[in-house]
Formats: sequence, C-alpha cells, structure tokens
Amino acid sequence: MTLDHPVALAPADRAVQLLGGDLTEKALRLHLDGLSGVDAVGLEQRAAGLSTRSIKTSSKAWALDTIIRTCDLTSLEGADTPGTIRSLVAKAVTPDATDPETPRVAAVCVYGDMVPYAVEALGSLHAAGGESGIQVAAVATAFPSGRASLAIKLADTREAVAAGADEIDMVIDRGAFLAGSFAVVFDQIVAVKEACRRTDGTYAHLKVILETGELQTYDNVKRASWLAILAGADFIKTSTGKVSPAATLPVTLLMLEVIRDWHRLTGEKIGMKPAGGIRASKDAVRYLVTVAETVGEEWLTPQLWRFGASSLLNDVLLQRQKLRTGHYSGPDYVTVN
Ligand SMILES: O=C[C@H](O)COP(=O)(O)O
Repeated sequence: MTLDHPVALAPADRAVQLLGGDLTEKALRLHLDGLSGVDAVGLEQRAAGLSTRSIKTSSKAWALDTIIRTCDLTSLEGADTPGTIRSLVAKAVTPDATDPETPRVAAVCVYGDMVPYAVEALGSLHAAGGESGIQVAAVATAFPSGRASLAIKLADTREAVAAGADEIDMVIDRGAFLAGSFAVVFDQIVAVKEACRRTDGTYAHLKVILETGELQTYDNVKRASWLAILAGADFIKTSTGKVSPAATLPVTLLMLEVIRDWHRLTGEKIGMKPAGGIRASKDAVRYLVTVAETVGEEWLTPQLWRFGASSLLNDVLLQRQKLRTGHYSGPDYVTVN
C-alpha cells in the first residue's frame, strides 16, 4: 500500500488513509489483528546475533559520544527535589568537567512538576533549542501507571507543556489495550497529542510509552507500536523504567522493524527510545548496532533515537576516559544520580 501524501499527514489522517478512509473501531481492530504474527524464536535469534557484533576500536569513541548525544538523562523519583533536578541539569550540561570535548546529552527527563526547575537551571541552553540546546522532557498522563481519567491526563500534559516541556513522554492505558479496546488507546493518544499544542501553534514532541513489560506477547508489542504511530506518536518508547522487564534488545529490534516498515510505507521517520535498565556502555553499543542494521545509521541522531537512562551516562564517561587516557579514574570520578 502506498499513501498519497504521507509526510503532510496530520496524526488522525495517518490512520484514515491507512485504513482506507474507514476510521472506525472495527477497521482499527481488523488492521491491528491483521498484522503478521511475530516469530519469537527468529526475533530473539536476530537480536542475539546483533548483540555479538563487535565494533572497530576506531568507532568506539564515536559510539560513546553518540550514546551521550542521544541520552535522555533521567530522574523520575518520588524523592526528586528542585535541588536534585538542578544537579541533573548540571550533569547534562557538563557531563565531564575534565574534558570540554564531551558532548551534551539530548534532554533531561523529569516529572511534570519538576519542569520549571529544569527549564530555569538550563537557562539559555533550553531557549537555544535544536541540537545546540538541551530539551526538557516530561513524563505525563499519570506516569507510570496511566491509571487516571482522560481529563486528568490531558491536564497533566497541558501543565507540563505550559511550563516549558519540549517533549512529552506519555504512557498508554495498558489495561484498555489488553482488553482489546484499541480505539480507546488510539483516541487517548490523539487527544494527548492535541494537548501538546502550544499557544503559538507548535507542538511539543510526543513519545508514547508502550510499557512492553506488561504487554505479554511480541504480537502485542507490534500491535501497540502500530497503534501509537497511527495515532500520532513522534517517538515510540519501550518502558517507564518502573516495570520489569524494561527495555530489551528483542523488543527494541521489533519496534525498530515496525518503524522501518512504517518508513517504507509512508516515507515518514518515527523515533525510537528504549528506556529502563540500560546501564552499561557495552549494552548501549549493542542497541546502536541494532539501529544501524535495522533502520540505518541516519536514525542515530537525537531527532530519531534516544536512550532513556538514569545511570548509563556514568558508565559511558568512565569508558570514554579509559579510551582517552588509557586508564580508569577512581570511583569518585563520576557522580551517581
Ligand atoms: O525513562 C527512563 C527510565 O525511567 C530510566 O530507567 P533507569 O533508571 O533504569 O535507567
């Protein structure tokens, strides 16, 4: 199937065109149930094969810097304070004070009520926007459970956007999805996307968290990925980090395959964010290899790829310094968030 004007499509129009002009609950269900099933053994074998690939030493420095550049440095703790958010921002701005060549992270990711502190601490770096600045991402829609009325989810989103959030990380209603109420999930994503609209008519970017550890099957991960993209997701994201398993390589590979298929179908590039439990540089490099082999290296930019992680940066900085100086620094070299 080829869409007529794919790139210009508004979110709901994506679904209207793909479903042949018939945007009904039945059409959505038929479409999602009609997706080919996932061969779990084959998927896990492909992921295992990719995870054994090694990268050249000359590529290692590039890989470590790419991990930093595409990191959503995250603090999502009930005990977060304005002070912990200021420390998070300081780390985001200057990851390694001993090496001014160290890149900055893509974004800080915080709870909605912490957005004003992140925006204030970033100052001109937030206002700079784009690649020269650092984005503020806010989790919203009753994160991490997603258990609240739509009115509360929309208010949560609007408040974060009004406070200056550049990106909204929403969670889907897993209960509705698992009950087969695909239209409920679809409509909520469309409504949250609209709540991302700023007063000047621009939109905060929307990342849709599937919480894959609660979706039970790879087939469900595939359906939820398609559903989120059809409803207007700019990024699809694996996990909140609060449920185990969080990000895994097979699930990320599967979601990247959906993104690849969507791109082939429409020409539109959707971003991907694995999040939760990614702590070691060597694991993060496996994700980079998986991206390059699935959707291509062009996806390895902050516009299309993010790591959601609270402590990965510390390990990357250690590995980066080892590469630079030939030895690891002492344990006090990096701060623990
Ligand atoms: O979205 C990001 C996750 O909440 C971070 O999870 P993590 O603390 O396991 O790195």
